[in-house]
Amino acid sequence: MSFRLQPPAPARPNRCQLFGPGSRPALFAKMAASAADVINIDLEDSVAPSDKESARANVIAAVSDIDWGKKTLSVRINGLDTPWWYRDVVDLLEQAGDRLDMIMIPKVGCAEDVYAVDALVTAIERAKGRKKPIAFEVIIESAAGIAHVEAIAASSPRLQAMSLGAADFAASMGMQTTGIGGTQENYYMLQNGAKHWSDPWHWAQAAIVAACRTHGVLPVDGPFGDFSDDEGFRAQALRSATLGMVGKWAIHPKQVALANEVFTPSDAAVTEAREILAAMDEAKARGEGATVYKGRLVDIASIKQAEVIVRQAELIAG
Ligand SMILES: CC(=O)SCCNC(=O)CCNC(=O)[C@H](O)C(C)(C)COP(=O)(O)OP(=O)(O)OC[C@H]1O[C@@H](n2cnc3c(N)ncnc32)[C@H](O)[C@@H]1OP(=O)(O)O
Ligand SMILES: O=CC(=O)O
Ligand SMILES: [Mg+2]
Repeated sequence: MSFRLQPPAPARPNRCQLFGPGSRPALFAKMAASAADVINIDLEDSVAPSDKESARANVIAAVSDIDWGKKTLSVRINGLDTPWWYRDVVDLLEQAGDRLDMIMIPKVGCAEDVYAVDALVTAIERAKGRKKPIAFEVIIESAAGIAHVEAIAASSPRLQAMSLGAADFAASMGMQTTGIGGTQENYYMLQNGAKHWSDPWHWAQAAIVAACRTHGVLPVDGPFGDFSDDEGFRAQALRSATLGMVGKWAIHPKQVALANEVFTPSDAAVTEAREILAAMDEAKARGEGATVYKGRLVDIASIKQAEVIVRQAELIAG
């Protein structure tokens, strides 16, 4: 470990981020009543250009009018390459109530993109005397975003979470697919005539997790487009959780329970983690740094591994 200790990520549950278009206000109460930890109301790609202004007005009203409970409430603004983003920020910060927790910045390509939004948000917060600082989350969904991912993760103290956006990422990278996440038919290894499918999202996810963990940001897996494929969603989410991501988007309400299930450590995993901690306590009392648990080595690194699982379970239990 470097002498610079790894900063902790924000201590809040982020197992599922449920999305809904800002142009469909009838969905807002249903989103609020869902079991998602984070709500993302969208002003960006699920809203038609002709609806941008009315969607923004819907969202500003909904921030105060809907009871969002204990959920983290986030609004996805339009990208910095559009004419809409500055007005999204100004109107949200000037007109939406203090219940708004986060702004999601899409298609971030460099740290300066976040700097620009930070400068605008900071000025408005000061001018308006907003008491609660707005947090940021970003989407890595372009070649530039993944190339500059570490600088983006370090870009602002407001930054709490970073998601992989598989749809725009695939387009930007020129990937030959129209699928949003999941298994890609043509991405396989061949061994003795048998196909073994590989994971084309893996390297980008690993880069995001490393950048996030270096800078104390929550790494999140983005959308899985085929919401009729529960097993496909579960498989993708299990891979993400195994790599260190803390949650996944839901683009349909039926995906919320699946994400919560995968990103909540199972009772068996928590029991095993606690047993490893107990075994290491006993080893320490004997003056040993390593011992045997269920026939396998556990040592001081195992304490840190077990603590990841116990901490996550405790966070979710509240
Ligand atoms: C690549 C990206 O950028 S992903 C992020 C941006 N995309 C989005 O935000 C899209 C979010 N999802 C949606 O807009 C919708 O879920 C769609 C278009 C995919 C499907 O919408 P529908 O055809 O209405 O879905 P469906 O008929 O299956 O809905 C079933 C029920 O869930 C409700 N519902 C649908 N979507 C949502 C949602 N996002 N949140 C809460 N409830 C929802 C419906 O109102 C319906 O409720 P009811 O049973 O009370 O009538
Ligand atoms: O915004 C999300 C994506 O997948 O693109
Ligand atoms: Mg996108």
